[in-house]
Amino acid sequence: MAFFLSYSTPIAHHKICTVFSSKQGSRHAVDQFGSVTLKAMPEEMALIVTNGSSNNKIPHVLTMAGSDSGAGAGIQADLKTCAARGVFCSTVITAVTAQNTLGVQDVSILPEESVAAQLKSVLSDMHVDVVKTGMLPSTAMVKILHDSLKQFPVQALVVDPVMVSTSGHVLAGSSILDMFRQDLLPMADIVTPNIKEASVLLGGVQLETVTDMRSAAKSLHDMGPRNVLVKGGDLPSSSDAVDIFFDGKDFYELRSSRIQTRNTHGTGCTMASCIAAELAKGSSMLSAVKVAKRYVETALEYGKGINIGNGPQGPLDHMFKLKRKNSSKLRLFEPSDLFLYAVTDSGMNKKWGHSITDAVKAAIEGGATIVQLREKDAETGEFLEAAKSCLEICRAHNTPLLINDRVDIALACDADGVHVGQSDMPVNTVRALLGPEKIIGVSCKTPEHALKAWADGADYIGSGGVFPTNTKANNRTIGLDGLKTVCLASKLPVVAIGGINLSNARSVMELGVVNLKGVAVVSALFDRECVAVETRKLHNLLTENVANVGSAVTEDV
Ligand SMILES: Nc1ncnc2c1ncn2[C@@H]1O[C@H](COP(=O)(O)OP(=O)(O)O)[C@@H](O)[C@H]1O
Ligand SMILES: Cc1ncc(COP(=O)(O)O)c(N)n1
Ligand SMILES: [Mg+2]
Repeated sequence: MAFFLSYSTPIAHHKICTVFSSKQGSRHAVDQFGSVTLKAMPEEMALIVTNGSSNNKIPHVLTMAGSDSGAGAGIQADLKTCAARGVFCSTVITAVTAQNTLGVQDVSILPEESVAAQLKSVLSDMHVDVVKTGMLPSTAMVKILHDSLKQFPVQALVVDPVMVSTSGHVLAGSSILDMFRQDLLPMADIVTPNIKEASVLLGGVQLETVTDMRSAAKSLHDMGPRNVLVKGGDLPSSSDAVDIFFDGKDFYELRSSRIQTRNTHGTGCTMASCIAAELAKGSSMLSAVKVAKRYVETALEYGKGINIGNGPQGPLDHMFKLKRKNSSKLRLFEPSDLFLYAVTDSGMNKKWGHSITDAVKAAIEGGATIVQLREKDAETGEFLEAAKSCLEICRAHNTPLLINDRVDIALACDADGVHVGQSDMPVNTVRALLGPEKIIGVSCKTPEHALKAWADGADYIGSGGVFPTNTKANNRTIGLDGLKTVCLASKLPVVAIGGINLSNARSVMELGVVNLKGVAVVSALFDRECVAVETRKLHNLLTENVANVGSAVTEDV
């Protein structure tokens, strides 16, 4: 699989304003010295370069779609999604639909000249990064889009081939099918059909299983788009929400638990505009799709309680971040949390006569930025009580508290997340149990572990043992080289672990790899008489070496 990224490229130092691709797959960049061709540059890197150097320019998505009066799908969903993702969104309206939670009552298609004029106004003036299409109700509109993009090329085109609303109303007639196949799909960087749309585009093949979805993704890819996402929200046989992503080489099965809600109107539009928004910010295609899936899942989760209309289908909650602000409890993950990661040990606390709460309090006082309770021998009841007390301390200091291994304890006390090892509960199961917003970390020794952790929905990885340690029996030491290899392969932020102390922490941070965000420590903090003093010393040492701590491109939902 060829999706490892390297961020060190000489051209990254240029002030590159635009990176776009030609049909032949070569990439062009326009920087302050003029235009250069980046033939050897992989897609992911080109997109990251755009992100890393776009100065004060706000990422910009243009959506060309239909208006939904019920505001769950179409233009309204796109505007809300982009706003929620921090991306500017301009709009080209192709049709005005009268819709509510009962279905579609009316469709007025806008005159072609109006659509052409809207496209020209925005594309000629406003520096669009990514175009996303939804409802394209006439062949003329596909042609207008085709011609406009020739005149004003953009970085990527996301095509959501909207044909039938979830309520069953036809939003693009069969006359448009050939135009979709011949003109629209070959232009697309990604096409995102749902099951019904994939079936129609392929001439009516039955899609009933995940295996069918894979074959459909492959056949659609043969029609010319660079990437295909077949969405399985409506897959009848699956209790999970499964999507298939195909990039022409590898298949990825993106799975999440199915949220039980009536409010699913607009999931497809939301997914496509979130992909477009992430691409505009500089994400690679696969990362954009993964972030979008988690965003839709979270918007569905928050939207469960929305009670609008009398029909079978209501809208999701696109702006859930506004609610989060009012929720004092939820502590979302930030990669910088990994800077000084304190992992408790009951044996050490006993040895020094520290209660677990005193030890946690002292570590936070000394500058620990995240705490993990690792109580391998504790009784469940005792562990839960300790976790509740530690959580109070951590919440008071806005420091996340994770539980090692015990998903049940984390659920019972509403901790901020869980850290699991390779032989603990699988990450995708933990994610299904904890929901989209809790923090999940995984111990990884190899690049394969790291990529799996990312694919399964973890937020960070812990990698080690970097140095020999007594804290964990039979733990293979991977050394600084092993750590570096994992960091370079990881798409998630990394915390180094294993035998790290005041005398060797500098050598870890000096690796200078972007994904390495900090060190996790047990003995050097807790096998000491004064935990606060030792933590402070290590914190100071890390702060002095902070220039070496990378700022990785990570997923944020
Ligand atoms: N009930 C659900 N729970 C979780 N994810 C869902 C649910 N329904 C749809 N999704 C997800 O929403 C996205 C949009 O898919 P889908 O609903 O199939 O598209 P469309 O809205 O175009 O019909 C996909 O990632 C799908 O897996
Ligand atoms: C204007 C417009 N565009 C797209 C959809 C698809 O909606 P869904 O995501 O529910 O399939 C819709 N119902 N209305
Ligand atoms: Mg749907």
